Amino acid sequence: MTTRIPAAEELTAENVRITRGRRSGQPVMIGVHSTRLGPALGGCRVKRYARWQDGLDDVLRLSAAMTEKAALAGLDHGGGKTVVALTGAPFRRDDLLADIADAVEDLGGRYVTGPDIGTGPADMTALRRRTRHVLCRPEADGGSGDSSGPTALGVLASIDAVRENLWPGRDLAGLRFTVIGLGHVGSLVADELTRRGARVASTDLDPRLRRDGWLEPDRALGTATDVLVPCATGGLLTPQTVATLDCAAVVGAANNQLDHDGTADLLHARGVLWAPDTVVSAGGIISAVARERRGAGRQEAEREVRAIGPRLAGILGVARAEGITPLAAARSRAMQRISAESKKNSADGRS
Ligand SMILES: NC(=O)c1ccc[n+]([C@@H]2O[C@H](COP(=O)([O-])OP(=O)(O)OC[C@H]3O[C@@H](n4cnc5c(N)ncnc54)[C@H](O)[C@@H]3O)[C@@H](O)[C@H]2O)c1
Repeated sequence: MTTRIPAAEELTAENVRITRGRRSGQPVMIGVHSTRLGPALGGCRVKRYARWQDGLDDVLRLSAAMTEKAALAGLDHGGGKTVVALTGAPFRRDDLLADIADAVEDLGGRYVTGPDIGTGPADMTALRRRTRHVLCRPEADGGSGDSSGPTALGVLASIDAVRENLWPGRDLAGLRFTVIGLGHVGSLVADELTRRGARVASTDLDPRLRRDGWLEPDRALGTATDVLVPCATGGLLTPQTVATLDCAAVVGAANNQLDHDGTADLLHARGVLWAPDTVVSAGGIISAVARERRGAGRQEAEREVRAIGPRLAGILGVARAEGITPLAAARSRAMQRISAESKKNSADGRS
């Protein structure tokens, strides 16, 4: 089945800035994909690429995905991303962080950053010395702290929605799960699934994370299971890997799981229910926005994260009723919200 999916590229970036850090000499790229619902949110990635243009591709792709994620999560925010495509030249970390902070501050609040691959809580504290447009303050300072707990909570709420969709009325006991990636999020999800009586197998590239139910990384995808839970890196689902899957559903935290939108059609054709990662993995950002931008308490933030479950159930319901893929249903919902709010804002004279 081929469904018409509005392409992510239709939501073109509003602004992309590339500056060479005046202290570090490193290229700092910030993409503000959309501010139609509010300031753009998106983490700061620092890594080496084969070519700096590959870093720019990441800025465009990941900032567009953040627009979708924020819109679907009901946040009054758009999507953005910072990527520093490290050159081989030496630099001081403090200098790089000052350069990133200046680039974020220059955008005057249109973009709010946070941690991503290659940056962590200590880096966010350093950025905060020069700009206030940074999420994920430590809990000790009244912030939302480490995002992996709320992200795992959102994945578990999503798993419940998928369980109810595929096996109504059943609990998790006896269902088989394969968790791929036992890092911050995956280990929490695997522990909770085990606690709730599920049969959990897992894998990681890091053999030190070996635990009961261990699968070797190259065997995990093709091993028979009920639900595959990707919590490692993106790009796991390709035409080649989809052909080897032996599961009823895929629900996980990993960002950008599909190599390409068309892979959602292949999953659908194979009868595998794929829960869009833009919906499933939003717990961290929902919690950070609730606590740090709106001053909500922990319980209120957790309630908002748990709402990912009913939201995903709604999207899966629309997909089933309309005979379209969950990706198509999620993307049209995001675009509808963005265009409805934009119209409202222009009618109110706000943009
Ligand atoms: N941490 C969050 O709050 C958050 C929020 C939204 C999305 N995500 C996404 O969820 C995923 C997991 O995040 P995390 O914070 O747990 O990351 P992490 O770095 O703590 O853990 C990832 C784990 O995956 C393993 N891994 C990498 N490639 C693998 C492979 N091919 N096969 C098996 N294992 C592999 C790594 O060894 C590591 O242990 C990432 O894709 C991340 O972008 C995380």
